[in-house]
Amino acid sequence: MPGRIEDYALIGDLETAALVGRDGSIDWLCWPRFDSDACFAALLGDTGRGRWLLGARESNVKVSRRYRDNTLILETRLESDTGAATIVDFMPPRGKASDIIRLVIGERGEIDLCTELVIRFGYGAVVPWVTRLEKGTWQAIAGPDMLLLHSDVEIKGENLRSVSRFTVKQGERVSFVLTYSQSHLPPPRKPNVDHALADTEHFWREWVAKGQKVQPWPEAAARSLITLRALIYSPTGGIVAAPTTSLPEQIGGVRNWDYRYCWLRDATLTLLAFMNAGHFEEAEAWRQWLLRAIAGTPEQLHIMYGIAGERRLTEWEVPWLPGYEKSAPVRVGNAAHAQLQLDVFGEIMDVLHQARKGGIATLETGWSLQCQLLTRLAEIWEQPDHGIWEVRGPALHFTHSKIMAWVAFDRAIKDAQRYKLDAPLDRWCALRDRIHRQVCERGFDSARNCFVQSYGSKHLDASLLLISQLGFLPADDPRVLGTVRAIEERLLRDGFVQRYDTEVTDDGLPPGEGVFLPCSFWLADAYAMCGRLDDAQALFERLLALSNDVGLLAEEYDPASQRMVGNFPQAFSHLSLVATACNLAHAKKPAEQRSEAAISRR
Ligand SMILES: OC[C@H]1O[C@H](O[C@H]2O[C@H](CO)[C@@H](O)[C@H](O)[C@H]2O)[C@H](O)[C@@H](O)[C@@H]1O
Repeated sequence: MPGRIEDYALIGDLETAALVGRDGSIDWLCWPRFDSDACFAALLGDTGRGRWLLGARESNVKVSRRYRDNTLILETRLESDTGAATIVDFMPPRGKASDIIRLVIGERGEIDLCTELVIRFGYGAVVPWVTRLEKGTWQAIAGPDMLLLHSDVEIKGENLRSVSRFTVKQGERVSFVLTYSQSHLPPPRKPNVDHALADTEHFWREWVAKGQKVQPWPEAAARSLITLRALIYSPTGGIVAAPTTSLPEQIGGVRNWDYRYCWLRDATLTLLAFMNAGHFEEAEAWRQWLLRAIAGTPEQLHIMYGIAGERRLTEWEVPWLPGYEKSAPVRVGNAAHAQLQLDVFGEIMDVLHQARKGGIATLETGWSLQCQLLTRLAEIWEQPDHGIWEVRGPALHFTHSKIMAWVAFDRAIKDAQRYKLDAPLDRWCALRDRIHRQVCERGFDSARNCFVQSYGSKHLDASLLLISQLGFLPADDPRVLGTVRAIEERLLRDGFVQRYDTEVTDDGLPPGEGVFLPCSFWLADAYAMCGRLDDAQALFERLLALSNDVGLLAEEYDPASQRMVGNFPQAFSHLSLVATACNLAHAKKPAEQRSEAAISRR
């Protein structure tokens, strides 16, 4: 049985990542890439679907965890009546090989431990052929994949699992190294554990030191930035929305999606989060990724891509995996990739606008592609779409989508004017005004004094919290204030924000999901923008308190069961945390950057 979602911590090597439970079991790992088949899939089934346990043999052991300061090196401390030990788990940033290193350090007395390695390639389906190469080295092969285990303790095979029971005494160190390689290549050499640990620590500390501290929440912001950095696939600069698939948005439900891909939507916030924290290399890598991914004819623009820009992300269900706490189906691929979501045009224009403003792009870079995208948008912006939430119900005229169409023209007009770029400015300005008028007429309910989810609808949608942040209307406009009030009245659950009411919005799925953490950060931003700084700070701190013991957030939270739900850790949540922290810190204020309006303060 897997742990609660919040029981997991993340380790990664900048090309993939693993989830380590409080009990010391690595229950999720796709190797060698984020989007490869999982070889540990116990998270979505049981231990027989692949995992690597390294933990205490006794049950009355006190467990505490932390990351080594400013690193992605996890330390799990075990304390029993007889002794104490720390397990240090990490993946060195990818060089030639990809390794998971687990080092046990005996600290006091002695403590009984065990390890159980169950390798199941192909999302838990394929049992490998395991052979002993030499003392302490085991090789597991199936098809194209090979794993090598180097162990300081004697391992034996038991029921298709590699197991060991051992005792660690004060001052002793026991290490395990698991390495991935393609099976046709000679087995890679075992890394030196101490050197790898020192290099990994140095890598992360140096990376963090390059950025700026986000006061007054430097630890929470740094942990979010490290997590975001760990979700970037280094060879291409693409960032996955999360390293997991199918962690449910409702326990036992069907809202289970594969997030191991790159969404254009998340682009603006990614770029802003890194730029605001002083990490320009990642922002530049992301911008380059974006331009490569979307290159081609604008008719073929996708809303999401694979980590190297792949377009075929066909969704299928994994029948042999029962799902996290029986939340089926488990999905691989994501059918949302084929949807029309008009907002991505606005996200692209905004991200390139911010990149120019931030000085990480030459003025002309990508401009002709942008012009072609706007020509396409001018043709289709009046079509219904599936919106920011990628609903699987009928396409609608989502108000947020139309606002983002306005953003697309607005940012391009500003760039053309500011940098003297060639553009049909009269046509774009007329269209920008027309979209604005249409949204204010058809997306606004004057009887209730609020914007609504889609044209003519009575429903609300948390994406409307972005109206002033996007610069569409000022934060003190009565229509914006009315919308914030209406969302407070109708979309709050225990003080956190739902994306929309799944009972009334036809999103093609049975109702029920957690509160959506990025939207809750947006409410804090909206409070800050309209001068309610105390409310903003209080909400932000309540959100921070939802983070698990090592500072990680899922996409959603279920206030009733007080559990995290949805994929984990989720980039959107961590991006939003950094953005709101910057807003509240009165630093560079991403909300202000996007809207180009001052955050008013009382
Ligand atoms: O719940 C419906 C949709 O949920 C997923 O999309 C969500 O995650 C994306 C990545 O962070 C985000 O960009 C999007 O706005 C969210 O709604 C899922 O990937 C979709 O397939 C699904 O329809």
